[in-house]
Amino acid sequence: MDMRRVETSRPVLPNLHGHLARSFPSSQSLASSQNSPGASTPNSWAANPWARGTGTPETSPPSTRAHSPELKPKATTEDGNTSPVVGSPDTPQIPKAVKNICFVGAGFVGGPTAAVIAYHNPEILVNVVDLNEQRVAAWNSCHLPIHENGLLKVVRTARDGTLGTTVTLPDLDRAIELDARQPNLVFSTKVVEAIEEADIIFICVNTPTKTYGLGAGSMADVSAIESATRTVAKNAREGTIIVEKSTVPCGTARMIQDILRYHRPETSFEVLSNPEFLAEGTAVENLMHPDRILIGSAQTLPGLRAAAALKAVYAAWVPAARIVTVNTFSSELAKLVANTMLAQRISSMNAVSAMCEELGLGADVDDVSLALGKDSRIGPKFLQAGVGFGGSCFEKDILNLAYLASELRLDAVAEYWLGILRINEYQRQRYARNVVRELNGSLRGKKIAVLGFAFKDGTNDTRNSIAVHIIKDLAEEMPREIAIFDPGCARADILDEIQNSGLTQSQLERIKICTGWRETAQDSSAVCVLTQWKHFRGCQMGRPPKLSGTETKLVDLSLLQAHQHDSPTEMRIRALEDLARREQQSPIEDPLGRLKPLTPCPEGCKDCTLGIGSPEEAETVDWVEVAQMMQEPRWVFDGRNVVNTLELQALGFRVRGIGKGPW
Ligand SMILES: NC(=O)c1ccc[n+]([C@@H]2O[C@H](COP(=O)([O-])OP(=O)(O)OC[C@H]3O[C@@H](n4cnc5c(N)ncnc54)[C@H](O)[C@@H]3O)[C@@H](O)[C@H]2O)c1
Ligand SMILES: O=c1ccn([C@@H]2O[C@H](COP(=O)(O)OP(=O)(O)O[C@H]3O[C@H](CO)[C@@H](O)[C@H](O)[C@H]3O)[C@@H](O)[C@H]2O)c(=O)[nH]1
Repeated sequence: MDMRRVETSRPVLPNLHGHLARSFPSSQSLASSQNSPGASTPNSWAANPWARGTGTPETSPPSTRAHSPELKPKATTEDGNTSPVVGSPDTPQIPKAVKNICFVGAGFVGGPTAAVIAYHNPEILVNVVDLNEQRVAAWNSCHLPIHENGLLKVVRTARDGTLGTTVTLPDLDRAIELDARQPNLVFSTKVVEAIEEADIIFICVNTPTKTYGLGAGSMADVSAIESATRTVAKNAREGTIIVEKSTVPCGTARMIQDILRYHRPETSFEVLSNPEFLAEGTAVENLMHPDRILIGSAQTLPGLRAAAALKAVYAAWVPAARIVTVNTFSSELAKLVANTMLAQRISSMNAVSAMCEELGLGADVDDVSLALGKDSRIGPKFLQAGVGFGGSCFEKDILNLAYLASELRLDAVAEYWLGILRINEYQRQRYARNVVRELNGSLRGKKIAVLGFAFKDGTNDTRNSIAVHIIKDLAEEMPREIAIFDPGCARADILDEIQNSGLTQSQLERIKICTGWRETAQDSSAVCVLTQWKHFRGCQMGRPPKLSGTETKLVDLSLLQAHQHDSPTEMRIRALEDLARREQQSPIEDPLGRLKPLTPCPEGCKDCTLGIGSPEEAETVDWVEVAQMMQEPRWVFDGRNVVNTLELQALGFRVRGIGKGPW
């Protein structure tokens, strides 16, 4: 991101979002109505029913279906719109029977979310469609396009169906028959067909920051949402529920409604907001055990019915208390604010890390985090200082929120949010500067080893990785070589990010992507650890790090009542699997033997020959060996505080962590 642009060009552009402007007075109209009571000050926004959430968007036109309920009498709101009276005791909330779901967009969110919904709802057919043929082909193969712990098993169970089996375990009083499961998850490029058949359509397309034109560098590009919505509008059945799963600017549900109305003025659709909170690297775990499912709907009878129908889909595995229903725009806004506040915690700790380093008194940012995290009001998560936050979400969503604040002429609010990004950029630049400074102010003739390229551990996602920014800064110093290794990322993805980072040809020629840590560290003057992979902690550090999957899981005994049910749910089957693993003392993925064999890859499969294995199989760094292969004085710049400084110092390394004393 170009921070100068963020700092200098205040992106106050009235009426940028037509859908927003329709519901709010535009920034200009606000300014011009300074004298009209209750309309000019920020307080007047609080008085606006739209902003309060009571005047949620106009409902779809009443359905023409014979069985559709009558709308309740409407109240007139401040902006002249009519809104149904909500909260009446006879509000019908009968969920519509959902038999067919379509996901538009088979990306990091669409693919895993669809898979988990299909997994827990075997009676619902889930079609996942995407325009990208390669991606769809990967979802249909054994080389999924996304590496997430446990994802392949979930996909195989739903996509391929399972074998029937009889479970006999010593802890069970009798054998349990598990029926064969029919496939109910289909990945394809048949966008129109899948939309035509769906009761619920999740829109999961990308919403990056605009890179050109109006609002470039700060506004969200919703063109993929528009395009997907147009296809939905032209092809969906009447009554289909449209769900915004993508992270969107506040007000996008209204834009979707407008597009639907334009193409299908006589047809009724409800638009729900259902933002996704999964984090990459833990996507399956987050989807299986979400902190909350947020559903935003119009506070009207059809809106509430649509929300109830969606709730019923999640209720297959999520406890009701975790499903939160609010109005559409609160939901859209909450997603942006959640990411902004998570990032704010990281920037706060990164700011503290700079202070620890400059203080020179030995204050350690990890100690500070520990102390803060014990305060139950603060909590321990997202307090890990490092080289900054990366990834496709935080930066984009903070920009999105700040942009909205600027549009609303809330400059102080926008500045407040943008400060989080300034610290993030400052932190990564500070790191690169310190590496150069410690290497006597010049990288000429030196080799720099970079361990970690993914934006975080546990994922193969390289989008907006912090590593690419730091590598760019280091490359400007014209080192002999920058060697990069990441145990989870494909070479092509790393190369792609680097080639798009704006390096000159001469700088690009100095970059080498390696397949292991030995080749990376050989003859290097410094090792930069940029992703918190456990492999980089090293095998010297006491016990080798546990590989996930081998942990002895606590078996949920309440779920083990599976045998009392005629057709155990997947949650109960998972509890049986945990029990079987415990009894077999093995982390085997399919202890009950339910999975069907995978279809073998075609001869010469590119992914097989590339040998992309699971990161779990990658070798742990042996720092003793690294010490022998590096140039003196063997610098380790630990950007994620993952190595054991004292042990590495004992091996002869000079180690600098984040927020750990003077540089
Ligand atoms: N990545 C995450 O961890 C995460 C988490 C929560 C929310 N989100 C949000 O979810 C949304 C999707 O993110 P992602 O990471 O899955 O993006 P992605 O780029 O991985 O996937 C988006 C997919 O949509 C497809 N697509 C675009 N237009 C289409 C169309 N008209 N018809 C069919 N397919 C189309 C693309 O080909 C692509 O495969 C974004 O708004 C993002 O902010 C992402
Ligand atoms: O204490 C911490 C925690 C994270 N990070 C970094 O922050 C970035 C983002 O990490 P994380 O939030 O775990 O991953 P994401 O997949 O980006 O998930 C975020 O963005 C998603 C997309 O909107 C949301 O759904 C998730 O709830 C939200 O956590 C990564 O570079 C991490 O290394 C830190 O530096 N310190």
